[in-house]
Amino acid sequence: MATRIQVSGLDIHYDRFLAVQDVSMDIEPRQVTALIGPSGCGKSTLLRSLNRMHELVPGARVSGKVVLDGQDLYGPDVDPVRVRRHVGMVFQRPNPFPTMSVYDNVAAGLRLNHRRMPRSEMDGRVERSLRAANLWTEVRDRLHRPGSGLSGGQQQRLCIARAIAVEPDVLLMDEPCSALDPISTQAIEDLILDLKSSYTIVIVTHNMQQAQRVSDTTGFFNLRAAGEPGVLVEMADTTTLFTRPAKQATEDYVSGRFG
Ligand SMILES: Nc1ncnc2c1ncn2[C@@H]1O[C@H](COP(=O)(O)OP(=O)(O)OP(=O)(O)O)[C@@H](O)[C@H]1O
Repeated sequence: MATRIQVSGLDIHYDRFLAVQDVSMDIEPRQVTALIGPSGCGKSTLLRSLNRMHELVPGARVSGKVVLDGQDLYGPDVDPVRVRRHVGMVFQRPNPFPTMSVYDNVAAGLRLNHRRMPRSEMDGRVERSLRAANLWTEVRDRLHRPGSGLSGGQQQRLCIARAIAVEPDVLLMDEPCSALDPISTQAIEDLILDLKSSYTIVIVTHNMQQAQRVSDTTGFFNLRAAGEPGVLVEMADTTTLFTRPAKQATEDYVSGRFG
């Protein structure tokens, strides 16, 4: 089930360094939301705060609120491991577990969450996830060979299959195509458009054409000034943000005048 995310007054620190300041934004279900902006403005940091992944960095901390369908992710009784089951993540470089087979890569999260799942059900879930990731026909005859033997684009779709196997509500993607060739990029973009009917998708991308191809809404982030924190400058539906932005800084960035 796709979920609405409401971010309010979010500050993110790495030790004393304030990386992201006072971000408030609503992320709608069954839509793709793109986060764009120059290097270092905090897009990945913000993305990782949406499933508490940034907590894996010592000294990283958040204040403010991230609410998923009414539940504050940073509430006192919230288990970050459970959060990460509901909010899956796909990274810049495809990172299948290198020694595991294609099948086991997809089954890994399921095994953690459902220790006693019967084999036939596991087979069904693995197949469904691979089909949903548009990978099944390419790997059905090599399910028990290492995932690391697939091409880069196939590995990235395998990582997406692994992320969706545990049936998350939200998929976070951090520059998922930046290590891929144009054909594999297109396959991932097509997949994102297929998946958005079932998930809330947030994608960080440096590629402004990609943001325009895949996203419904775009948020433009920028540094408040050199050496200062990243802030959300403007968020709007993607067509508006790219053609009639409200802020001059957005206009300058999307027209290629800086960044
Ligand atoms: N693990 C970390 N420890 C300390 N500072 C960090 C860490 N990760 C990121 N930062 C700092 O936080 C700021 C935001 O970084 P972040 O990677 O979120 O930006 P970004 O917009 O995603 O950049 P890029 O587009 O280059 O990936 C930067 O100043 C960066 O140096």
